[in-house]
Amino acid sequence: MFTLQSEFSFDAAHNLEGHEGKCKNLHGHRWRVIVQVSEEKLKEEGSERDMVVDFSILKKDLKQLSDMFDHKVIVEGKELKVEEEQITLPFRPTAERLSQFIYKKLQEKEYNVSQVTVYETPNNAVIYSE
Ligand SMILES: Nc1nc2c(c(=O)[nH]1)N=C([C@H](O)[C@H](O)COP(=O)(O)OP(=O)(O)OP(=O)(O)O)CN2
Ligand SMILES: [Zn+2]
Repeated sequence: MFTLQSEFSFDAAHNLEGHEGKCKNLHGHRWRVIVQVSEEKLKEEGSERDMVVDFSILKKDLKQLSDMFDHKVIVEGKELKVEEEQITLPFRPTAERLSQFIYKKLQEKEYNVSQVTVYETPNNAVIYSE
């Protein structure tokens, strides 16, 4: 099995509605995302011969995901009454849900994703796999 790993980071704000601690307040993080893609066999021909996937192709797809979030306010299902750009998601924006969301987005692009790790703070991360 070959497992390829790539990572990206973005800056975004969020809050956790209903959280009993300080995370109910709007606050920001530099989110760090580590993606792993696995294949039993390498590509046999063409530009990607002997690769799982060309890092440069994966990097472009990860940049698209990063741009969805970068410098946005991540919001659970509502419109904010402020001018900041927001990304509205149908779930509470926890590290758990964001790792799952990124996993599914990469699956939609036909990557054989093995796991996605999301660091919400330098010391705290969630690993999502299926
Ligand atoms: N399982 C989860 N727990 C928490 C999440 C989460 O996504 N999944 N998120 C939060 C908050 O959003 C918060 O930003 C993180 O809180 P905390 O660990 O307290 O982070 P700090 O950097 O503020 O920690 P310090 O110890 O004060 O440096 C909470 N929990
Ligand atoms: Zn947070």
